[in-house]
Amino acid sequence: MIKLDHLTLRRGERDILRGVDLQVNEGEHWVLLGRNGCGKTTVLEMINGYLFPTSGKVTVLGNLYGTVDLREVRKSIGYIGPSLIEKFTLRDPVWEIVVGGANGYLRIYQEVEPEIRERAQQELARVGFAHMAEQPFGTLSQGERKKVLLARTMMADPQLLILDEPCAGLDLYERERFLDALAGLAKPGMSMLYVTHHIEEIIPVFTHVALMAEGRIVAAGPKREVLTPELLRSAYDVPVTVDWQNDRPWIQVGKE
Ligand SMILES: Nc1ncnc2c1ncn2[C@@H]1O[C@H](COP(=O)(O)OP(=O)(O)OP(=O)(O)O)[C@@H](O)[C@H]1O
Repeated sequence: MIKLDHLTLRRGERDILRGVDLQVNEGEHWVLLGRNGCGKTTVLEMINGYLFPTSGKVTVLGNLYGTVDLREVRKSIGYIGPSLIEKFTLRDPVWEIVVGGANGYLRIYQEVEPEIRERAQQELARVGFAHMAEQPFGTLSQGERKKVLLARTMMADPQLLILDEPCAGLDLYERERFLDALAGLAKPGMSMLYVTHHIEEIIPVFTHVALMAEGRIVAAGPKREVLTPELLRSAYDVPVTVDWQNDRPWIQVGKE
């Protein structure tokens, strides 16, 4: 699904990425963790093809970047990033926001085919929002808006779903509802790559974790092999214990 070969990125005097290697195979869902500024968003931008490495190779869904039309590759990538919500018109009804996901449009100006409208309704139902189709987007809570964006992203039937801190700013209830919705969208042939600062967001659907520090991936593999007190301490420089409950990790700080 994704293969990153020794990516580096140099900006001025600074090495932002210092040789990032990562391989995401079909059937795997990954979480990317690491301290502020370690390079997570930079890696996502390279996978989206918005940023090019100084050296190294990016291959996504079998396409080696630099040799392919990135607009075509992007049709198979769903992306939910921190500034996406701001791009929509708050008075537009929820169903229009979802319909736009079929072609990546931010607003709908023409007649919508009944099949597309029906599909949008189904995607809204999958996140539990069938009843909200007519409501203006701006009247929804932050968590509800994010679930609408999930439904929108699924309209394009992405093979790769990339989420950059989607639960930032959500309260406990909204976060759990969002994560439930996300778990319900996972399907064979689709992989997710999820960036977060909160280890408890690593719900059972996620299979693998990559830990970044200072522009490098310092550990990557099945989640239970990576989410160890030793590796987390080395990446975050904070002593922690990890408690697994129902296949979900919970962190306590300050205990060796
Ligand atoms: N155009 C640029 N010029 C110089 N430095 C940059 C540029 N873009 C990003 N950086 C730096 O690269 C580093 C990595 O940024 P990035 O946004 O990838 O980190 P991150 O791990 O996603 O951080 P956070 O968790 O805080 O979102 C940061 O220190 C940032 O200041």
